[in-house]
Amino acid sequence: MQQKKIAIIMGSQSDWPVMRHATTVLDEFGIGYDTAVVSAHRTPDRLYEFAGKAADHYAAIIAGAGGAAHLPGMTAAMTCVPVIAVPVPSKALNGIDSLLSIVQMPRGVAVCTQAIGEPGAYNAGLVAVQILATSDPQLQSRLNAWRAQQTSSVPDEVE
Ligand SMILES: Nc1c(C(=O)O)ncn1[C@@H]1O[C@H](COP(=O)(O)O)[C@@H](O)[C@H]1O
Repeated sequence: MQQKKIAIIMGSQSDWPVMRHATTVLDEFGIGYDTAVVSAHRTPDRLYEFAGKAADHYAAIIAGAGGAAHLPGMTAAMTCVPVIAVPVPSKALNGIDSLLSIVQMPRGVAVCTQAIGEPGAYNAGLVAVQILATSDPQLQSRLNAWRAQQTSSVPDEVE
């Protein structure tokens, strides 16, 4: 069976400079992904269509949005594919609004929320690889090697 891909969706094209960091680890591990602008607010029909078919194509959905960031939660409400959320920094409140509007989900609808901005987008890609690795022993051993390399690259002395 062909491995499912990862979806990277975002509320606006303006989120891409942050959200592109989600592709770093995916590219490193050769994981396929699709990107799309999908907004719960501006394109609700597009979200409805995307979420309805998501389980056929994707192992995880990385969803980034800023401000009143309802996209990740609404996506999670409409599909059982795991949603990894990235709070995109906003102009007015630096992404605190994005974070708070994503993270406080009601019990029963889960979103896996990452840190605000680039580090969160990067880690969202990493979580997606970890999800795929649970059912792919080869990917899991590559991931373990990657983590060992990261560990060994941390100096134990301050220069
Ligand atoms: N939070 C949402 C949603 C949503 O949650 O559906 N749709 C767009 N947006 C956000 O609005 C911000 C400003 O968008 P524009 O730059 O297009 O005005 C973006 O960060 C986007 O994620």
